[in-house]
Amino acid sequence: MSSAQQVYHDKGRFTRPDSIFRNFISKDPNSQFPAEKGRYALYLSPGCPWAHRTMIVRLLKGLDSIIDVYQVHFHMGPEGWYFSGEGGSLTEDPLHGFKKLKELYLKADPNYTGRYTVPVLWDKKADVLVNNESSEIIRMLYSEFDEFLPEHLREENRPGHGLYPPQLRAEIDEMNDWVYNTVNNGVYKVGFSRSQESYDENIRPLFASLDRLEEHLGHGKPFLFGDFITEADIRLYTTLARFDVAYHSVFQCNLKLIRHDYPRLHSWLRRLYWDQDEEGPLRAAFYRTTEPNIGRYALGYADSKWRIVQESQGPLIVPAGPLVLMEPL
Ligand SMILES: N[C@@H](CCC(=O)N[C@@H](CS)C(=O)NCC(=O)O)C(=O)O
Repeated sequence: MSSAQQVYHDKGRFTRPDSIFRNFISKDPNSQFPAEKGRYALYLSPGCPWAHRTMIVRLLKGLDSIIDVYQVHFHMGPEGWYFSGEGGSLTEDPLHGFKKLKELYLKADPNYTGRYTVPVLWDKKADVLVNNESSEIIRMLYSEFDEFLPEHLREENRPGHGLYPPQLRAEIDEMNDWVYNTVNNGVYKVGFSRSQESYDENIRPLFASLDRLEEHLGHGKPFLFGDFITEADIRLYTTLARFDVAYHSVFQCNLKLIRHDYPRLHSWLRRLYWDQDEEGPLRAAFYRTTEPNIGRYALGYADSKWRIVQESQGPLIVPAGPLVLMEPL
């Protein structure tokens, strides 16, 4: 964490500042950031749930050979994200030789004073930072690169009309809003609390929203909005995949477990995770981006909680359980 103080406001409540770089890649060849094969790269850590969204969409859409991925070390160091050469991380930034993500942000804007977050979407040709907000990056990935993809992977040809179908947009946006505030970011508000008051205030809305999602899946369909996957599934997935293995223990989000208390969410989660059919509609995107990393989630969160809440004081203890990381279907 660049500065722990930066993310706290009164009475120990954690706040997530808005992302700063908000440009868009466009399929319009005359735009400032036109979609092009091989032009853009994602800097990310697979431990980060926001970055994980972009990893899933990249594979789900078949953009593996169109968008590069530059992986940093799984968890942050004293100066934030860095390249370590370990556990899948590159040894350095392949474009500039940087060792720290901070250097990339300062290259993009020498006056930048915000947080050095992943994911980062970088334009290799113009050598600039395009966008560092995952919710916007995933939309660019699934909507602007279709001309480089085979027919069946294009949004208009996907069954259900894509990850953000026009007829469902209002409902998806509405769900994204409360899921972001109380679930995706809700777990952080609980886990990064620096006061009992902040913890108490945030834990119940988190579980109220999980209860609401469980009810929502009472429609009996495989995905949140019916028979076909949408971006709402992807956005919820990266939080729920970390829930029992990290948020429950490390972030003390412990009123309930997904595996014991939410049968519909649990089967929804396992169906996404265990789909290993690379030729199928999910292209095994969830499995391929989660399975290699799920055993490290608790470590990543224990480490960041130790840095941010405990300001690197005292011992760092990583909880061991649960024995089974993701139960079989
Ligand atoms: N709103 C951003 C949030 C990204 C974010 O906060 N990423 C965390 C890792 S999970 C990070 O890089 N934190 C670094 C820091 O705060 O110094 C997004 O969705 O892309």
